[in-house]
Amino acid sequence: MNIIIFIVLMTVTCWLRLCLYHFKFAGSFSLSKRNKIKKMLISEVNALGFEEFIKIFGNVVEMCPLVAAAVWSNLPFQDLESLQNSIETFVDQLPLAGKAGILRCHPDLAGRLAAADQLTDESKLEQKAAGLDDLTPSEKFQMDSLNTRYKDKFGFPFVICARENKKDAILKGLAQRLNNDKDQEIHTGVAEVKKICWLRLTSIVSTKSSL
Ligand SMILES: NC(=O)N[C@H]1NC(=O)NC1=O
Repeated sequence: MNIIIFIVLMTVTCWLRLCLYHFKFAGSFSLSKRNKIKKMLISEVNALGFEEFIKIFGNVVEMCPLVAAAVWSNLPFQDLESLQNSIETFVDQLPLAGKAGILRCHPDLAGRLAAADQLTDESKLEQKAAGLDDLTPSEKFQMDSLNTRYKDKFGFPFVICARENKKDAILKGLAQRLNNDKDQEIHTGVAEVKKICWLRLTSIVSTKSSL
């Protein structure tokens, strides 16, 4: 009897130890993996050649590498804010048709590209962060019909910074912004593009570094 109790106790202890080992090291492994993606310093950004710069920053404005190509000529930057300002100045100087073009380069939220797993890595992460990969059938229907009405009215897709919103806020914003006029929507959409851009930049470059 004692032996049975001993065996049961040993089994439970071993099992508990295995669990603890797993949680301790699995946790630190994923953390160290995350830490390995070290953010760049602004001095490293400033040392980039044109092609490398485009490879790294070509999608900070979704599918618009031209924006990165334009601001590369403003190197060196004092800090990350200066790089963002340079991008914003370039975008602000575009005519309305250019701004609408930038909006047009954005994928629909929870749209066809998402369903076909053809989003850019950045957009995929952002849409997932907002819970857009997990819509109920009724939310999906609402999103599809509002997106279609929006595009029919304005001629470009609805753009919002998904990382700053959850799916309910996005659906609400989409319904509200349908009431705006086209110029207002270009203005609001571009303001959202700048927020998306800033978050993408901060995931690449350390905000603490300055020259
Ligand atoms: N349509 C739209 O807003 N798309 C974008 N928003 C965002 O945060 N990432 C995107 O790709």
